[in-house]
Amino acid sequence: MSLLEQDWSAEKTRVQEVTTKIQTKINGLEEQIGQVQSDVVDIRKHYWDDVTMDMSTPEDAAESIASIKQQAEVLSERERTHRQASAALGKMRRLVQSPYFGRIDFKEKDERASEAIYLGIAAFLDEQKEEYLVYDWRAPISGLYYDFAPGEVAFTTPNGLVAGEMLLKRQFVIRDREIRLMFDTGVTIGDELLKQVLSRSSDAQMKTIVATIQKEQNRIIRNDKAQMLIVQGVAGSGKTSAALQRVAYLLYKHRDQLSSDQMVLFSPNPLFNHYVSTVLPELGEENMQQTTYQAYLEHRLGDRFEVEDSFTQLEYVLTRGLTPQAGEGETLTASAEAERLYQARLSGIRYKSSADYLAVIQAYKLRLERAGMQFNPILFREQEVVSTARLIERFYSYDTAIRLPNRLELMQGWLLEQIEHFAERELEAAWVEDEIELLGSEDYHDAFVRLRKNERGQGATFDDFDQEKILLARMVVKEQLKPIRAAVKQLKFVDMIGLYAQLHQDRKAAAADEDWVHQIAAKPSCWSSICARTLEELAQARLPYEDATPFLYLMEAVCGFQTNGAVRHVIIDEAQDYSPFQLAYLKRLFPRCRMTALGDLNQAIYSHASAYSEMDPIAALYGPEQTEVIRLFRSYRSTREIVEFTRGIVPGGDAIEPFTRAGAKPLVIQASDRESLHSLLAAEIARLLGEGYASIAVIAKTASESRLAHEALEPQLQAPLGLVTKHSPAFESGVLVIPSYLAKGVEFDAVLIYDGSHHQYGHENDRKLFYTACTRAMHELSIFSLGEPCQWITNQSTDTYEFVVGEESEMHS
Ligand SMILES: Nc1ncnc2c1ncn2[C@@H]1O[C@H](COP(=O)(O)OP(=O)(O)OP(=O)(O)O)[C@@H](O)[C@H]1O
Repeated sequence: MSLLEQDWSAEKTRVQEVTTKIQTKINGLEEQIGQVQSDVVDIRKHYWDDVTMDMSTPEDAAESIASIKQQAEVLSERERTHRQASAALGKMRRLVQSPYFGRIDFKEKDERASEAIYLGIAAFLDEQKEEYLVYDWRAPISGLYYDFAPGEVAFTTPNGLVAGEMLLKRQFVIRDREIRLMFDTGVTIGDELLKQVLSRSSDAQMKTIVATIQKEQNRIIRNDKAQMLIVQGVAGSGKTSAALQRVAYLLYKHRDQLSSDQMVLFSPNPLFNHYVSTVLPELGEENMQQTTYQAYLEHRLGDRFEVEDSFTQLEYVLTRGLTPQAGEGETLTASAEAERLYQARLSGIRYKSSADYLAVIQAYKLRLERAGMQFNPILFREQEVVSTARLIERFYSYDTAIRLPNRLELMQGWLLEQIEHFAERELEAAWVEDEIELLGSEDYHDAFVRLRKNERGQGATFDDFDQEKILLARMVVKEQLKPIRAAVKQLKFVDMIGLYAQLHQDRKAAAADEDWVHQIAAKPSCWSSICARTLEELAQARLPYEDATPFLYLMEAVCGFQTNGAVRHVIIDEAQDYSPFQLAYLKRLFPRCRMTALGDLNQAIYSHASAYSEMDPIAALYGPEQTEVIRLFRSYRSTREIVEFTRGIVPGGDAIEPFTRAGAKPLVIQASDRESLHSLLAAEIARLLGEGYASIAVIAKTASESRLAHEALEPQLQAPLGLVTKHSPAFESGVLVIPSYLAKGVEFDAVLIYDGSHHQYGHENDRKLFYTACTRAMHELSIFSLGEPCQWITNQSTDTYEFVVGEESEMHS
C-alpha cells in the first residue's frame, strides 16, 4: 500500500471510529433527555404531593415555604439539565455527519511526539480516555490551522505563548460520515477546496465558512483587542462572513461573560437579517439580536411622526423625485424649478448627515440653555393648567449651570404639583358633577370599596353625604388627569417638533448669537429651500430620513440620552451607508460596547456623507489608540472574469484581487427598444435556468423600474418570477426582480442588470450603485442596455466583457 493509500485508509478508519463514538454519545444523550423529560413531567404532576402545607404557626408556615422552595429547585435543576443536554445533542447530531474538516500535527517545543489535532464545528471529548477527538475550531490551538503553513508556529493560550512545529496540515470534506475529499495543504487553506465551495450554487441563506477561513479573515474573527474594529473590504471579500464567525468566536471565548443577547447586528435591511440568520445556529450558537437602523428610528420616533425610510429617500434621489422631464404640458420654468428643489434636497441630505450639522445641533443645545426653549402648554378640557409662558419662565428660573435634562426633571416635579393644585380647584367644577352622575352602579360600588379602603383610619365614612361627594369628585378628577400626568412624566410638555422647527426658522435670531454664527457658516447656500421643505414636512407630521437622526439627537440632548449598557458588542454591516452622525449616535447609545464596522466605500450608495469617506470620520470615533483597521482586497464571491470586469468600474479598483475561479466573461447586451430588451432578458433567463442555476436575479435600479421589469417579464417566462420589495420578509430561490439597493450584501448565481445604459447609470452618483449591483453575481453576469451602455462599461478594456448587439444575440438564441 502506498503512503497515500495508507493515509486514506487510516483516516477512513478514524472517521468511522469517531462517528461511532459520537453516535454512542448521541444515544446516551437521547436516553438522558428522555429520562429528564419524564422527571420534569413527574415533578410537575406531583408538585403538591411532596409539599406539606401547614400555616397554623409561623414555624409551620416557614417550613411549608421551605418545602415549596425545595421542590422548585429540584424542578429547575431538572429543566436546566434538559436544556444543556438538548444543546449538546444538537451539536452532536451536526457533528456526527461531518465530524471535522481539518487536521494539524503539532509538535510542541521540547516534546518528542507530535499530536494530531482535528478541527470541527464543536469539540468532542472521549470521556474514557480524556482525549479530544475533535477540537472546536475556536480553541486557541485551532488558530494554527488558519494562520500558518507547516513549519515553525506558535499560538497564544490563557497561560501564555506555546511554540512548536506544525508537521502536517490536512483538509477534509466529510459528508454523511464518509470522507469525500482529503488533501494536504500549504500556506493558505487549500485553494482547491475553496474553489469547490465557491463554485456551489448560491442559497437563499448564507453559509458558514469555518472550514475555509482565510488568514486575513481570521484576524477579524479572533481580534479581541480593539474597541473599534473597522473592516474595509472589497465586495465579496467575506466581511459579513467573517463578522458572523467572529460573533461565534467571541461567544465561545467569553462564554462565561457574554451571551448572544448582548450582541447586536445592524443589517442594511430586514431581508438581509433573514439571509444571515442561519449561520450562527449552524455553528451551534444562538443568534445575536438583529435589527436595522430604520427599525430603531421607528421604535423611537414612530409615535410622533411618519418617519421616512432610507429606501424611500433613495428612491426619490434615484428617480429625481419622479419629476417628469420637461415636455408636453410642462413649461421649462416648472422643470427648472423642480430641478432646483431636487438639488436643494440633495444638498440638505448631505449637509444634515455631516459632522457640521452635528456641531450645529450641539451649539443649538448650548443656546437653549440660555434661551429659546419651546413648550406645549398643559391643557385640560381646553383650559390652560400651565401656560407656555409659565413653563418658559420656570425653566429659565433654574440655575443655568443645571443641564437641560436635569432642569426638565425639576420641571416634571413642579408640574405634577401644579396638576395637584389644579385638581383641588376642579373638585367643585360642574363637569365633575356630571361625570359622577354618569358613573354606573358598578363604578359606584368599586368607588365605594376603594374609597373605604383609602380613607380607612382617617375618620371619614361613606355615609356622610358631603364626604361622599368629595371623595367621588376626587376620584373622577384623578382619573381624568391621569393622561396628563403620564404625558408630563414622558416629557411631552417639551415641544420637540417646535424646537427642531425653530432650527429652521430663526436664522436671524440665531445669527445674533455668537456661538451660533460660527456654526451657521457651513450651511449650504440653498438653506432657505431646505428649511421651507423641512417645515412643510414637519407640519404634516412627516419626518424626512435625513432629519430623523438629527431630530433624535436633539431630542436626547434636551431630554436626556437613552443608553443601553447591556449590549457589549455591536456589529454594523454595510457601515459605509451610515453617516458620521448616525455612527456617533450609535456610539452614544451603546456606551459599553465594542464595535465592529464592516464596509466598502465603493458601495456607498446613499447621497449622504459616508462614514467611510476619505477623512475616515469613523476612525475618529474612538480615537486611534482604540481603533484597528483591517483591509481585505481579495474577492471570493465572483469568478475571476466577473471581478476583472467589476473592478474596472470603480476608482482604485486595481487593488481588488480576484480569486482564481474561472467562468465566462460578463456579457453586455444592447437592445434598441424596450420590447426587444424584454425578449432578450427572457431568453437569457431561459438559458441560465437551462444551465441549472438556482438563483437568478434581474437587478433593476429602483423599485419603480423593478415593477416595470416584473410586469413585462412575467408573461414571457416559463418559470415563476418573484418581485422583491422593501416589504418582502425573505429571499426565495429561483428567478426574481429586485431593486439594486435591496440587493446589498446578498448574492445570486447569476445577475442580469435590467438596464445598464448611459441613460440609467450615466451620472457619477450612479457609479457605486452600478458596481454594487454587478458585484452580486457569483457565476454569471449579463448587463442589458437600452441604447448606449453607461461609461462604467465602455471606459473599460473591451477584453473584460463580451459585447453583443441585441438582434444578433436574439438570432443566436
Ligand atoms: N473563507 C471563505 N471560505 C468560503 N467562502 C467564503 C470565504 N470568504 C468569503 N466567502 C464567500 O464569499 C461570498 C461573499 O462573502 P460575504 O458576503 O461575507 O462578503 P462581503 O465582503 O460581506 O460582501 P459585500 O460587501 O459585497 O456584500 C459568500 O458566498 C461567502 O460564503
